[in-house]
Amino acid sequence: MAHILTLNLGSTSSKIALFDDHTCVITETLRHTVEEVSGTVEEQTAFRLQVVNNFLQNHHIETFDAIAARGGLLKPISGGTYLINEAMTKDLLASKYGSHASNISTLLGGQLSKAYNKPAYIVDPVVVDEMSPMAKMTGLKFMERRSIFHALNQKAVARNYAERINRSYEELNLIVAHLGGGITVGTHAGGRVVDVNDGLSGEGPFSPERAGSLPANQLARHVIESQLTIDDVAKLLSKRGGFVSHFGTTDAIAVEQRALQGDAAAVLAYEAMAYQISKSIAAASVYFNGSADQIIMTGGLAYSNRLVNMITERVQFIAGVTVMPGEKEMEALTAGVLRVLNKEEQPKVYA
Ligand SMILES: Nc1ncnc2c1ncn2[C@@H]1O[C@H](COP(=O)(O)OP(=O)(O)O)[C@@H](O)[C@H]1O
Ligand SMILES: CCCC(=O)OP(=O)(O)O
Repeated sequence: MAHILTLNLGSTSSKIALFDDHTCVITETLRHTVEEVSGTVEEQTAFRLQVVNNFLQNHHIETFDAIAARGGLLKPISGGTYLINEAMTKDLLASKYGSHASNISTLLGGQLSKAYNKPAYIVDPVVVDEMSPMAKMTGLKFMERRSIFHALNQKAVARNYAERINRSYEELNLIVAHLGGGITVGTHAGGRVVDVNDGLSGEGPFSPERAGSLPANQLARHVIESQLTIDDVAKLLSKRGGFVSHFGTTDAIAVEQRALQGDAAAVLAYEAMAYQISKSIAAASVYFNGSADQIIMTGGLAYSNRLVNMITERVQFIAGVTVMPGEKEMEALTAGVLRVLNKEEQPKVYA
């Protein structure tokens, strides 16, 4: 039996678990405030390392066989399990392809691999790229859309749904909406995510902390007038948008609570987010000429019946709706590493 330490550091939370093969024996989810997750790469790595060390100490875990870590912003690559190596670490330390909590996951996986002398892997990182050329094209010759999304969870829940109905993922046409700190809506055509909004760069619905699609001209004017740097813009779009901009929190439960108490701003923001998610789902259906085999909603926000019902009302004309709240990321990370440890799959190499 293999003991796997599984690390999934998200934008609003840290999820850490110990698995015995596919069985999760210990798990913890820590929710973080905006301040806690706002530091530099070094500050974030130190903060999240402390969180992982506390987990190991509290549960008297002295060793394990391998580490499964969420994969960060690397160059666009195919799905699969990759050994964390120096080339990855170098790109992530330099934030070469952008900055996101998943970068810290991979970096910490690498650090712990050295400290414990055990291999560390990432599985289906956020940069898995299966986008169709048609979806990548923009109206500017020098600009292409990027595939940056919750690849791990979207694929895991899509496969899980296919299993439930005794079909194969590869024969289904699905729309998967991951509703978390960031929101991405993927078009899964025959087992490939042929279109999806870039979860970090001002595309798609706004979310607890993402700005979502913005009027480009107004954004450009704001950037110039406020003399923002590239890093400022990335932060504005990916860390300071959505509920953070409107209410100063990434906590959708708190915003929903305000809405339930009759706070008009919170009612409107919740409605607007549901409307934008619904529009993205409807837009995704166009790839399948307006239909799909199923719409799946997943992620932390999918625990909210209020939000899910608001979206379902608007999109159920397209296809049936299945809600799989939370995420299957921990299981999917572990399964990817077990496939390598059990020699069912060769680990891929990031060069
Ligand atoms: N029961 C719930 N009802 C509404 N929102 C929820 C619920 N549980 C978690 N959330 C919200 O989901 C978001 C986090 O989603 P999650 O998928 O865990 O995020 P991350 O992107 O950090 O992995 C937060 O805004 C959190 O408040
Ligand atoms: C980088 C795209 C995936 C994403 O947005 O993840 P979080 O919701 O965990 O921030």
